Amino acid sequence: MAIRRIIRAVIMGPPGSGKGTVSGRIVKSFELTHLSSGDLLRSNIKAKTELGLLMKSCIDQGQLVPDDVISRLILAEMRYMNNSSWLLDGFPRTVNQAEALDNEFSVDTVINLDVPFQTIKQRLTSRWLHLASGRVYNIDFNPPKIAGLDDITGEPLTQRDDDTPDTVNRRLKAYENQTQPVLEYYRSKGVLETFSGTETNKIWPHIQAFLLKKLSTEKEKVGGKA
Ligand SMILES: Nc1nc2c(ncn2[C@@H]2O[C@H](COP(=O)(O)OP(=O)(O)O)[C@@H](O)[C@H]2O)c(=O)[nH]1
Ligand SMILES: Nc1ncnc2c1ncn2[C@@H]1O[C@H](COP(=O)(O)OP(=O)(O)O)[C@@H](O)[C@H]1O
Repeated sequence: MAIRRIIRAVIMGPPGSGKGTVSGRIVKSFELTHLSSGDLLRSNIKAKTELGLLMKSCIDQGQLVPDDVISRLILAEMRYMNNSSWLLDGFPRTVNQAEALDNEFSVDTVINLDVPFQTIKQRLTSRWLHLASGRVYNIDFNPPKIAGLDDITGEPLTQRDDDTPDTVNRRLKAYENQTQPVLEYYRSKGVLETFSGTETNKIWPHIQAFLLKKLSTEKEKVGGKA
């Protein structure tokens, strides 16, 4: 079996904290596979799969989808990423999901973006998305080169149905009640690394330095629990 330096990471933070933005930068700087639960759910909705149609109303109301549905979906995708480095974005979001992940894969590090709720609310109403790739833009922060179009493909950008002020408030409540306990779960395992701030450009160099150090000290792994 090939010996490789691998890292299994999770990125956490409230909706709009910059998980997708930072994930894009991590993927550019480090060789790992990005898996976003939100992107996966939205691609199911776009493709009108049975699962997508069932989950749409839940997502549009700012609620979390059921644990067993999302855990099955993500873990099925992860089984294709055998023995490679990965970055999970948006999963796990409950302690139940974290335990389901733990049953199959071990997590080396959890990057927690600690961004104040007030900062987030302002960002989300000006978020624009390229659905097919998950590339994310913001009218104020990182606008597309041509308004309304993706920089790479030139395809139209869309706004998310759940980025309205009321739904954002419901998502922040769900985060407080259901996702914050996951931070405790990972803190007690000694893998939680928190980065606080209000600007991604200021937080990013710290995350980059942390991952560089992590990758240089991470022991080479062979086989074992995936
Ligand atoms: N104003 C501002 N917007 C940001 C910053 N970082 C990310 N954004 C934008 O905020 C929105 C939410 O970021 P995103 O990465 O999608 O967050 P996620 O919901 O945690 O995945 C997007 O429109 C980003 O382009 C920042 O430092 N300042
Ligand atoms: N792990 C998960 N558990 C339950 N619901 C999820 C999960 N991941 C995504 N969702 C659903 O998809 C929505 C959008 O997720 P995501 O794109 O990750 O949001 P954000 O980027 O704003 O944090 C969530 O509000 C929730 O309804």
